[in-house]
Amino acid sequence: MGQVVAKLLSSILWPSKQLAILMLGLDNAGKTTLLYKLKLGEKVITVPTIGFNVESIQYRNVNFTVWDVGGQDKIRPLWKYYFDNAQGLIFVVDSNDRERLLEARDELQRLLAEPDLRVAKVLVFANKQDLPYAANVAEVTNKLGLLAMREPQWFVQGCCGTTGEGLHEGLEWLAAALRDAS
Ligand SMILES: Nc1nc2c(ncn2[C@@H]2O[C@H](COP(=O)(O)OP(=O)(O)OP(=O)(O)O)[C@@H](O)[C@H]2O)c(=O)[nH]1
Ligand SMILES: [Mg+2]
Repeated sequence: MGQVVAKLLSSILWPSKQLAILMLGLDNAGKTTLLYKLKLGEKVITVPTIGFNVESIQYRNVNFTVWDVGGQDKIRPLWKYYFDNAQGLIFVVDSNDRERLLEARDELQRLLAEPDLRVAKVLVFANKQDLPYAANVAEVTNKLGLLAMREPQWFVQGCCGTTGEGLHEGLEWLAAALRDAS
């Protein structure tokens, strides 16, 4: 009973903030894995996304609506149809796929130059940190060309989509950064 009252009071005093988040990145980066690990707390078996998945994820008093759009090169031209209303961008990188870090950089830089994508904050998930040859956060930051970038504000979080490690830290940053921006 006490818990129910506390929950009710907290939802009245601190209503959930709604944030629309677009999640992009190259194919095989781990976007869908991350989305369902956050949503269900489970590792799901994924197939390459043709189109998109969308889920609402409650984290503390923030409700994230996360759009996960397929990243295969042939369908990347469709990303632009998801730009509208996105407040934040999550860009997922397969840190173990060193050969494609430059391709990831080009896609990210292209996205950030898009006038229709008006995201205030960018969270980069340096995913697959469990793999032995994964580039670490410093290396991913450097390879993506972020050090020279001032706007929008960015943050790179190392993570593992299959265990969930690092995911909440990333959301924490995004929620705080977007709260400060509004
Ligand atoms: N070892 C390891 N594998 C991961 C991790 N995250 C995702 N994977 C695997 O990477 C593969 C691709 O994951 P997806 O989530 O389907 O990738 P995606 O970014 O959604 O790919 P598209 O839908 O094609 O854009 C799957 O086999 C996942 O199990 C991770 O942190 N570590
Ligand atoms: Mg996918």
